[in-house]
Amino acid sequence: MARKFFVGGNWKMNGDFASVDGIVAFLNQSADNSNVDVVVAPPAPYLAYAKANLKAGVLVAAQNCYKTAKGAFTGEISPAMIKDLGLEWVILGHSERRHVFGESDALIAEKTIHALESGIKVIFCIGEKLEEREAGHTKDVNFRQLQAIVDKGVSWENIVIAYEPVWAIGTGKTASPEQAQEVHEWIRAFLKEKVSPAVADATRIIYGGSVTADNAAELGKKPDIDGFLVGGASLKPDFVKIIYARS
Ligand SMILES: O=C(COP(=O)(O)O)NO
Repeated sequence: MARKFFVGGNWKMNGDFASVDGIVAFLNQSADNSNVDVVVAPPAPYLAYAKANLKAGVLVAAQNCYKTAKGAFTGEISPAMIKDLGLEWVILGHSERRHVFGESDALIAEKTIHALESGIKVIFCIGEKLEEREAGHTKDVNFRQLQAIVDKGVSWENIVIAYEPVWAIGTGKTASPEQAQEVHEWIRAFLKEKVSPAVADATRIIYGGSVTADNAAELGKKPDIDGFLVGGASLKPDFVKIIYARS
């Protein structure tokens, strides 16, 4: 089946009202493209402002959330709050949440279940570290991270999987189209075996890790690369070229 292209912009912990205005301006000036789902993820303080100022064709996601609706969890935000803002997406399991903030596969799975049950769609991030790849564990690591939500029996129609090799994030060392396609193929085969052929065929698997306007087109030509999750390059006007990479 044809999977609709998906381009996410993960702003990470960057920005202020002036820079948000600049990003909103180049996104609002870009031509609408009904062939691509575009979802940008500002830092939490700017979620409402970004949503209020972006055109309808650009959706807004939170970069993280906790696993319950409310309670004594200082510093956290909940899927209920994301929904209260009128948003419908959240990024979960980003490698920075895993390796900087120590989030476990189990916690990320609990967060994913709770977000989906709260009516929030999930960009579910996986990816191996350089030493894991060099040790030949790329498949094991990504499958282990995915298994955590397979075990929870999640409904897949509101999940986009983002394969983001940690060694490519923020390094300028983008995975080659062949390297990325190989892992995306493994992920789709994993879904076919562990879930169903229909879910494997329908689930979008997007690539993240030093995607730029210069490499997006070649990556986007690969059959199992259904889009991108873009960090640094999503803060600049060239992000629009990445949105149009497959057009
Ligand atoms: O973390 C990333 C990728 O970041 P970069 O594009 O800056 O490598 N996306 O969530």
